[in-house]
Parts: sequence; structure tokens; C-alpha cells
Amino acid sequence: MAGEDVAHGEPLLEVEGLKKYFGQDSGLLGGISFEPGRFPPISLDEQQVKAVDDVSFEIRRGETLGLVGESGCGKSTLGRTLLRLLEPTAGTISFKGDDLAALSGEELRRKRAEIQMIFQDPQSSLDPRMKVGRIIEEPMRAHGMLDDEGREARAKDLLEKVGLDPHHYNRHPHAFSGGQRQRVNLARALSVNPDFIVCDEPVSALDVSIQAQVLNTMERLQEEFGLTYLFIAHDLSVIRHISDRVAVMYLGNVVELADKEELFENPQHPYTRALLDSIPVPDPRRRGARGALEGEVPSPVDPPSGCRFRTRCPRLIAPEGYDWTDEEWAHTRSFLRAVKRRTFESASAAELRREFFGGDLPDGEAGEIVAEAIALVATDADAGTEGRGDWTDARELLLEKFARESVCATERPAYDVETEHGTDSHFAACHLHR
Ligand SMILES: Nc1ncnc2c1ncn2[C@@H]1O[C@H](COP(=O)(O)OP(=O)(O)OP(=O)(O)O)[C@@H](O)[C@H]1O
Repeated sequence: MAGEDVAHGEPLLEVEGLKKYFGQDSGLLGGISFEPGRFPPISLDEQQVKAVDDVSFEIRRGETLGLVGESGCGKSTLGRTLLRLLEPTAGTISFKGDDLAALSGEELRRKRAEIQMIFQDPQSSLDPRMKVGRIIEEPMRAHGMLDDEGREARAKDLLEKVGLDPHHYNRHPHAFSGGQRQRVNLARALSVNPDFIVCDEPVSALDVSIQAQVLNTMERLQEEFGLTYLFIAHDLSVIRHISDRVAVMYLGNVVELADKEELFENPQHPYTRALLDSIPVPDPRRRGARGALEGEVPSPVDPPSGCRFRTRCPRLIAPEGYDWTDEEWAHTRSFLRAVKRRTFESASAAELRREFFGGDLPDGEAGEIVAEAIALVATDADAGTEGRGDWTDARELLLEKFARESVCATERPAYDVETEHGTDSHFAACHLHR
């Protein structure tokens, strides 16, 4: 029911099929094409940045949902779209039963008090000319809360609650350290008594020692005020500190979502595994698997079909229709990756066979295709081919015959997998769980 109060542990926010696309060119007519020969002659440009592309999840009252992923995967865009700071392209955002995506005008304005956001850089989000007391009172004033006296009392009370001295009510932001400024931000967000706070990298700009203190304060405030957080961070140790559940984002999609312990101890998506492997390891004898994430993140304008991680995935599934053993496919897959990234020096066909296939090519049609690709990049052309270093052709051949035929490319994955830690559900968007 609309406006219904939500009990602890029940879904406070339910997101369904949320999309946020940006026009490529943000100019006035960006994204609009005029084609006189067509009807209608004006069309929307297809070249859109699919920053958030069909995302669904829920956040339960009183919990912290961590949102993690590499830079540019759409975390901030998702956070801002939930708050309607950005207009959603499609989907619903149900908050206590009201669809925020459909609200407008006064209704939306009133809802906004219940949902607040804090940003990474407390320096730039605090007006340097205003005293902190006034900064904290500003949202209350905007929402017509309390009178002058009441607001001042509440601002002082909040300063104390976030771990600052109420006597600093008349100070300017520059008199505070980075961590203290983030506390001022927290007090400002709390002033209108919100239920839900989107925290976008709130501690990323702070020293590690200060980070833990601010996180602890946020946890204490969560208890005290019954707050629900969506906590965006790229730093896995911060996510591990604060989250109850964790959602992993890659190129506009949520690829894995599970309880914190389950996600860290039993990760099921190759992207999550690669992220966890890329945490620097303090022990120098164990090499931190820094190369775990190969290659670049593809463009969100034209993301890969099926599973978006497939172009970088070390566990791409063998395409149907070939008769190969697991080992033969593993060899073929690493050869495909090596050709794609051109990570080896060209050598004779015999040497390449030895290096990538232990001398034996797969049987049948797969073997013939592999032989053709080897011939294309080998220093000595095999009989009947044009050989001698045609990397682009070899790459295209392997991609077309193998990668684009894989289920990873043809179907979008979405699976509930078995949970090892706790009882909560574990979602993994990976066809290995078919
Ligand atoms: N206003 C905009 N116009 C066009 N493209 C945008 C806009 N804002 C973000 N993008 C693009 O959307 C994608 C997602 O960006 P977003 O900032 O949400 O990622 P992120 O995961 O929060 O990254 P970071 O951690 O670096 O902030 C990126 O490709 C980005 O370039």
C-alpha cells in the first residue's frame, strides 16, 4: 500500500528493470537526428550510454546494501537515479509502496525528505561561505520543518550525534578536517529525518585511519535512527566493513548479489572473483593476482550481448556443436584470449601448437578452425593458407566461430545459486550455474 510503514527487515526500496541511458552528445540537440528522407524525420540517436541497464534488487529496512564495481560501471548513476536526481529511462523504484519513478511535483518534493544522499567530496558539497549550523538547517528550512529556534536546537543536537562539538555551530567548513566535514554532511542529511540514505563513496577521500571512524559513526547512527543505507564504494575492504548484503555491478548490470559473508567467502561470478583477487595481498610471496582483470571495460554505448563480462571472462563457456574435451576447450580459450590481446610473439605453427595446445589440436571441426587461426598468425604459413601474421583475421575467426557462439554471448544469465553461508538468497548472473 502506498505510504505504508515498513517493518525492520522488510523491503523498503524495490527496484525493478531500472534503466538510465545518457545521450552521447549532451548538447541541446544531442542524441536527436534529423533525417528528411524518413518518417518521422526526427529520430532519437541510437548512440546512448547505457549506464544502468535493467537492474532489479531490493533494500530492506535497517540494512546496508553495499554496491561495488570498477570505476564507470554505473554505481553513481544508479544511486542518483534512485533519488530522481537523474530521470530514469525505464523501470520502477518502489519506496514504501510508492513508485518514485512516477512521482512528480509536490509529491516528489515531500518524498525527497525521506531519502537523502551524501557524496564523496565533503569539501565541494559544503558551501564555504555558510556556517555549519546553517548548512545543517538548510534542508529543514527547505522542507518547512520547525521554526528558527527548533532548527538551531536540532542542528546542535545533530552535531553532537555525529561526533562533533555543538559549540562549533558557528564555524565555517574550512575550519574542519575532511573526516569532520563528512560528519557535517551526515548531520545535514539526518536533519530531515530520512529513512534511507544513498552514500556515494563517502569515505573514499579520507585517510584510512579516519575512514574506520566515520564508518563506525555511520553504523552507530544507523542503529539509533533506524536508517537504511545504499553504500557505494569501489574499495572492497570498506564494503566488507559496512555492508549486510553486497551487490556487484559490471557495465550497467548487477552481476552478483548475496549476503556479505557469502559474497566474500563463496563468490560465484567470475567478475566478483576477479575483483576479490585483485585486492593487493600483503604477503609478497603470494603474488597478488593483479592481472586477474584482463583488458579494458567495453564501451557502455555498445555493450557485449548476453553476459557483459564475457569478453574479459576467463571461464567463457564452450560453444555447442563442437566435440571437444574440457582440456581442449581450455587450451582453445587461452589461445583465443592470447590472440585477442596479442600477448605473445609470433612463432612457427609447430611452436604455437606446442605452446598453447601441448602439441595436440582439438579433434574435428574445432581443430580445423584452430589450425586455420594458427596459420594466420604463425611466422611460417601452413600449406594452402595465406599466413604470416594476420592477427585481425585470426582474432575475427576465433571470435566468430567460438566466442560469439557461446551461450555467454547468446543469452543473458540470471540464476539463484545455492548459499553456503547463512540462509539468504544468492543471485549470480553467470551461465556456469545453468
Ligand atoms: N551525465 C552523463 N552523460 C553521459 N554519460 C554519463 C553521464 N554520467 C555518467 N555517464 C557515463 O555512465 C557510465 C557510468 O558512470 P558512473 O559514474 O555511474 O559510474 P561509477 O561506477 O559510479 O564510476 P565512478 O566510481 O568512477 O564514479 C560511464 O560510462 C559514464 O561515462
